[in-house]
Amino acid sequence: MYPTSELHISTQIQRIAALWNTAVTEAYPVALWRRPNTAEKQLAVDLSGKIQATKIDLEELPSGFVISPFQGEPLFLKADLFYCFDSGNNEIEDCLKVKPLEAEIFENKVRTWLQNTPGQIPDSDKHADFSREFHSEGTSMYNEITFAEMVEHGIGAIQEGLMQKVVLSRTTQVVLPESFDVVDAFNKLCKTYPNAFISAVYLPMQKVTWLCATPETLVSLDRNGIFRTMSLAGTQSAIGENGEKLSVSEAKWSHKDIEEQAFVSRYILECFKQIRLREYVENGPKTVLAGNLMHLRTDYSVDTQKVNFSQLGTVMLELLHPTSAVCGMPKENALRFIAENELHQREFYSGFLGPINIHQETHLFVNLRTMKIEGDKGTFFAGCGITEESNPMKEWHETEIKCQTLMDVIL
Ligand SMILES: C=C(O[C@H]1C=CC=C(C(=O)O)[C@@H]1O)C(=O)O
Repeated sequence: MYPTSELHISTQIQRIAALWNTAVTEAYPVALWRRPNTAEKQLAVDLSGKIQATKIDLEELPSGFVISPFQGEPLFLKADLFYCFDSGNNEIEDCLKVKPLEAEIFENKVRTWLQNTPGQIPDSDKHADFSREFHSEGTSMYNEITFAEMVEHGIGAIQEGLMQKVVLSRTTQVVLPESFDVVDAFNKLCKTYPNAFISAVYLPMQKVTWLCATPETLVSLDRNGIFRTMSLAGTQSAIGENGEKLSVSEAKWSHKDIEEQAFVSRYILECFKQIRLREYVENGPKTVLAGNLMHLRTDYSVDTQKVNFSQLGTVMLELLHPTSAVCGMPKENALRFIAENELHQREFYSGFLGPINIHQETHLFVNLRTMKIEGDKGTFFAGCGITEESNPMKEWHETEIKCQTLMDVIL
């Protein structure tokens, strides 16, 4: 038996699970997310059953959620139904339902789902001891050797002058435990990583879910018209040799890390230059914590009202993606190198995703620390920035700890 307050939380969590699972069962696209350093969980359902390929025009699009592949057209999930939950997982009542009649029909299905589902236990108590077991079971088309060879090839291309930086990635696959549950995993990630963007998106056409806990904002535009982006790169573990949590002041950045992040900053400044934007605020680089890792980050902001540029978000999104935090410099050569050398398709990894025009705000993030769920298969994606000074085995290790950001919490 659980104390009353835990039962209450459990019931509220079940409400989110009921909404999510009803949408999935009915083959509706659904997105569930929680923004960095906020408590509110939000959920949107597209009742058309289809998720449209759309050019992103932030001025034109209705409320919804976008998920874009690394290469190719973004998909837009229209928020026909939209739900919000506060820090105690209580539903906030005044949320928009674009289609009230259909909402009622959907609610009936949610009630049926709840009636047919046996009571759940609070999420934190579930599958407590899976983590170690599943690390060793990861399978991949890459191993240390093949990944290190790809990195060496990248370093060679940099030395020949083809590029200055390229971001190379890999996948690793696990068989998920039978008890694996997306909403439960989402809730655990929310608890563990308060300063990350956590999301789960179900795409019924492909029957896949993408789950992420990303530290990187691509474009955000708040209701006061403040545009924000960031340059994030350089990685080190936030766990010390004896397993202790390190503080940001203990970070020691190498010349390679500093240069790697500077490439991303330079790329963002080039984008501002292309549109002749000079009135931006730059803050950093500083060390930031991202779960089990630390990165170097520089923040950029622009007051779009002051510079009289209301389309800045749309224009910058077009220019920024893919930044050199996930692609490289120069962009075209890095893109070609990635296409010719990576053994997997990146799909939505290193693309972008997030809410658009919800409560008059847009918050798009780079899809990192991410996992694709397809049936009982979970595929983790992770990459690392390669420069002339890269050490192939260190880069392999970096992708390992990036995959653990999700694995350690949800498996
Ligand atoms: C490409 C990834 O991370 C990027 C963001 C932060 C640090 C990075 C790095 O140190 O290589 C990457 O540029 C990833 O997590 O898969």
